[in-house]
Amino acid sequence: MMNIKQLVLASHNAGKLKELQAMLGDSVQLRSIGEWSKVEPEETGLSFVENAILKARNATRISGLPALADDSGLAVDFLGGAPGIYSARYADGKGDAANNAKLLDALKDVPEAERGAQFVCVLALVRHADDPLPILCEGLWHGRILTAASGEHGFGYDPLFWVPERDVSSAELSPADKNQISHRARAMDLLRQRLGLK
Ligand SMILES: O=c1nc[nH]c2c1ncn2[C@H]1C[C@H](O)[C@@H](COP(=O)(O)OP(=O)(O)OP(=O)(O)O)O1
Ligand SMILES: [Mg+2]
Repeated sequence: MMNIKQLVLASHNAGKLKELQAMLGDSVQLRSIGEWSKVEPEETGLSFVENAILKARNATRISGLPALADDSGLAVDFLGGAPGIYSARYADGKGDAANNAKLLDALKDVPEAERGAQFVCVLALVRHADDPLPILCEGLWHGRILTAASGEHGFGYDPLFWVPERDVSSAELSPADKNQISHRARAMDLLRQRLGLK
């Protein structure tokens, strides 16, 4: 089993860093790739897995540390799984507020029963840039897209994602609560098992 004390997180998203560090606890220190470089690699893959591996390889190459990447997004049933791997770029890089506005518009007049969606998270861990056997863990979180934003916590699409098991939006969950049940929590649970951390 790998004994990992420090990992570089191949992400420029502060929300992910906070959530993943909280899930890992004190045993593993996560350092953002932003400490080494502000340049984000182009996410040219066609799947969450490909993009996660691509980001992890880039980060380990730059930092010399083993790297963890998170590629995640929102797959909306009515939109055939879009925005999916393009979730961060849905409104052409204009940010979370523009992404959320575009999604609400795309689902205008769509009835509640047809507003199902899943958050997807793929975590990839590579030990060095040419690692031939990345560790891959996936988590899904089923919910529904609300008709208006609600809640202040979290990031990204959280204000639009209704969580059936709690009857609130994911931005209305406390950070600790979200970290128990989210797509990212499920993927991290599997990763901790794989690393022998639990
Ligand atoms: O728990 C979440 N709650 C709300 N929204 C979320 C969540 N998890 C992913 N998302 C959204 C944000 C972004 O629109 C896309 C991820 O895109 P993704 O490329 O993986 O991340 P990113 O560009 O923000 O940072 P980076 O690539 O540097 O890790 O899905
Ligand atoms: Mg990204």
